Amino acid sequence: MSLFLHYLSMPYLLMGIELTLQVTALGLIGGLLLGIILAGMQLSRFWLLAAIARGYTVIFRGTPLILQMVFAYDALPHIGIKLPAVLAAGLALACNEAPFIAEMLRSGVLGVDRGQLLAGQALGMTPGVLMRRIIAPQAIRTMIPAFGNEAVSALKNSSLASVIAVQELTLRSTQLASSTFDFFSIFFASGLIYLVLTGAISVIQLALEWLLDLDRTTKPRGLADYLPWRRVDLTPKPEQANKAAPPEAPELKETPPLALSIEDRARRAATVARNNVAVEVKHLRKAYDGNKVLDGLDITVRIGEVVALLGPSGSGKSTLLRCINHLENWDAGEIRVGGRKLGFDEQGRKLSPRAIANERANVGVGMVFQQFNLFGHLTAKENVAGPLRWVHGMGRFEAERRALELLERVGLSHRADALPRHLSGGQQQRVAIARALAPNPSVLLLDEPTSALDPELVNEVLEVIRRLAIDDGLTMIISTHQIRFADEVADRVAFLNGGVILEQGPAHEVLTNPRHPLTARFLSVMEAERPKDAVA
Ligand SMILES: Nc1ncnc2c1ncn2[C@@H]1O[C@H](COP(=O)(O)OP(=O)(O)OP(=O)(O)O)[C@@H](O)[C@H]1O
Repeated sequence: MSLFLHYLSMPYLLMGIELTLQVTALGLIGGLLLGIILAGMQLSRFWLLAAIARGYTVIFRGTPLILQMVFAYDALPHIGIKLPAVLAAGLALACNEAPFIAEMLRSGVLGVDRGQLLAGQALGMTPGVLMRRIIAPQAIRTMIPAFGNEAVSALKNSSLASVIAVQELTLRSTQLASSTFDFFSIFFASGLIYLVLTGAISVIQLALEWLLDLDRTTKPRGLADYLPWRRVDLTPKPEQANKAAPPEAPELKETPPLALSIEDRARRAATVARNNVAVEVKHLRKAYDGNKVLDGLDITVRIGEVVALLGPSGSGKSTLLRCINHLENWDAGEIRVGGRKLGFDEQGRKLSPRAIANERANVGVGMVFQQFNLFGHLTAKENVAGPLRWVHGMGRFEAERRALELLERVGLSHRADALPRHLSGGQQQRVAIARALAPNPSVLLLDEPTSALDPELVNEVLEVIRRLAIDDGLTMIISTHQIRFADEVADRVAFLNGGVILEQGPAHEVLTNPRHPLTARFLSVMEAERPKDAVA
């Protein structure tokens, strides 16, 4: 025992720790930098870059680290690169770690919900802002456990540096044992030192996980709660949550139904007819792998007009909305929003993704998605305020004030600090509407805003949209299957089938007296499927 303690505190062994840590740090930092480059190449649109990265991965993942260390130390001098042993070992470890770290980064990036990226693009975020504000924060959280594992494995792999005579812990232990023949005490002491080092990495990993845990309550907890075998559920318990939450505010003020009378409708129609054109779509064609989805579609929407797009599943409603916001490319035809060709310059050349993002923000086309697509790592308030700061350059205070104002308008100011996953579907969709309204869009596109909701949550969302249409006079294009809602709110209904508009006209007229047989058939099927007690 006394010998063991003697070796444990022996300066000769302790100095070996320093070299072990140096090689590990070089390997991890170099591996991270190289891994970022490799992951970027693998995710690149240029196949040559992706192929080079793949080739690198095959070589460095498929050969033993010990050979790579010998190569870095003994072969590089033949091409004039003579590295000190520690640097050669660090370089080899970095090159070996890079493909593993690149895979972690790639899966972290690809793991971020694609819907959130679409929402970010629709809000006018450039690829850089999307990466910094939406992708990286979520990817990093999911990568921490894997990175912890990688750090432990790099620390253990650093012992292979002994093969090129780096005087790290393992080599010093071996040398000491060969001269004293006290193998047991020396290797036991050296094993314990390795355990302490890997334990320190695990503690750092847990601390980072704790710091970045979105569900962490602000109340400090005992350290024991964060030990691996004692991980506790950090989400507030129902009784805590009830205590913490302010009293449930009435979500939407009770108001009389907002449906318009026949006279109101006629007045609205006359006003809208005098307004300028907000959105103009001419002869739009779009196919996916030869499958025609939009087949020469034309539609014009005036400022203040609400158009409901109806049609069977697959008729092209969502595709049309995505094209209007240039989230989707099209094959032929023209789209103008506020007179501007979104996504093209004066000469008709396609703009870069960054320039398209800036144009989207300037032209002001808001979009609400079927699946809400809220940013999962941000609270309701941050979901609304964040894009105002990052895209429109608004100050933090001003952006938060605007976010609270909009959340109040959709009846959710009391849930401003809740994460999306702690909100019901209807509440999430109302936050998504507030987020889309925040930059004062000139046009709001809503892609089946209630399809993903349970029937009892549909009305709270429809009520918000109804107010935007009737009270605020917002220009809206809504793809929906809610026939009664379309009748109450839309000025015009357009019925799509096979990528063209088969019939369009004043909402009430088309819905009560359709002229095209397919429209009539669609409406009667929808009517038959509607639950008897449904409001819309
Ligand atoms: N990214 C895609 N790749 C290939 N095909 C696609 C893609 N997006 C849509 N489609 C196809 O295009 C057609 C139109 O889809 P779209 O989502 O626009 O229809 P929709 O009228 O909105 O339908 P729904 O009411 O079910 O949402 C469908 O046949 C669909 O399978």
